[in-house]
Amino acid sequence: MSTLISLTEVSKSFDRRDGKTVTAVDAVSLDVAEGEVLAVIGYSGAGKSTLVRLINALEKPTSGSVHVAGQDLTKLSEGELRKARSRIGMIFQQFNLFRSRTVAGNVAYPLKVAGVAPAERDRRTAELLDFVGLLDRAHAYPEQLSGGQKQRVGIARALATNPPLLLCDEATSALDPETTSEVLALLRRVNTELGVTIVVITHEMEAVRQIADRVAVMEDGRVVEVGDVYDVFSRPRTAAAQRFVRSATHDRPSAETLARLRTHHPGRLVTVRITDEPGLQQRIDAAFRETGTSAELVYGGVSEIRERRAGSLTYELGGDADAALDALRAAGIDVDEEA
Ligand SMILES: Nc1ncnc2c1ncn2[C@@H]1O[C@H](COP(=O)(O)OP(=O)(O)OP(=O)(O)O)[C@@H](O)[C@H]1O
Repeated sequence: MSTLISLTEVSKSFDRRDGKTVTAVDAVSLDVAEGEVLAVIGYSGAGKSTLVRLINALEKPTSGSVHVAGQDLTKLSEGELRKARSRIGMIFQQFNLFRSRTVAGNVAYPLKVAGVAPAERDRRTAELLDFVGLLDRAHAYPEQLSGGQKQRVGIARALATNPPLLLCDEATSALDPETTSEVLALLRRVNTELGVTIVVITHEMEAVRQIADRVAVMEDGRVVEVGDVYDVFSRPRTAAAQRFVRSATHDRPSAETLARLRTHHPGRLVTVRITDEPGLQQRIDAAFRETGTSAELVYGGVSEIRERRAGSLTYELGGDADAALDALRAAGIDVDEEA
């Protein structure tokens, strides 16, 4: 697969009014392959929006280079940049629809700007509205639509000129969970049926779980972890990734959870990582049985990530806990003792 976006050692600093300099994006190198869905996750202020604005050339990097579809955006003239930007679709948390235009008018707008003739504009608008399931609302105004419908119009508008890339900045953050799932399912179709590469900026791990192939975790302007969604969810390496994973799947218990568990479970606690290796449960059970250990399940859970299982189970051990830990490790089980 070829690379659609390539960020090389990209930094972006802002001079604030108080004279201090903020490094919003700090030496980020990241590639996005054609046809993939990449989620960029991080807490508020991590630099996600700035990263997106660098990709669509709304910001110029302080240093480093940004290539999109083979073009070095830092080397383009203003005219060329405008053209490059028109090849990138964008949707937003607040939808940013034109309130005075109908649904069809919103979708047709970028076609009008691109000089598409009226008949072709109408045909394409109808095709897009059909794709997002809103053909029957073509003549409604944005204020007559629900949040999920507004975002579907936003998606149709963003795709009007057939861009190979769609950037989504917190596109589902203003929606309830059910509507979020519907919009994410639509974005998945945009990827699989239309072949559009998607970069999703979000602080919601659930969104990542539902849509992304790969995830990049940002903290203080840096990408601290990047990998396949399943790998990051089943084995987060950095503290930042662990905090996010915990919000969507079961990871090792947090310090607060442990303190609570301790009040009822004074024995030694161990956490076993659950992956989709076949026969995992049998090996865990055998290790406990062979060492005569009693193992009480006190915390944990298993989730489905991209049709594979991931999670963790915490047991309170009775009997020879050291022998049980040795037997688990000898059986190739990833296990940690909780302090
Ligand atoms: N134009 C600007 N001028 C000054 N500082 C800025 C500017 N844009 C962003 N920053 C600062 O850069 C840092 C990263 O901001 P950014 O908006 O990229 O983060 P974010 O992860 O998208 O957060 P949020 O989810 O809150 O938007 C923040 O400290 C922010 O205050």
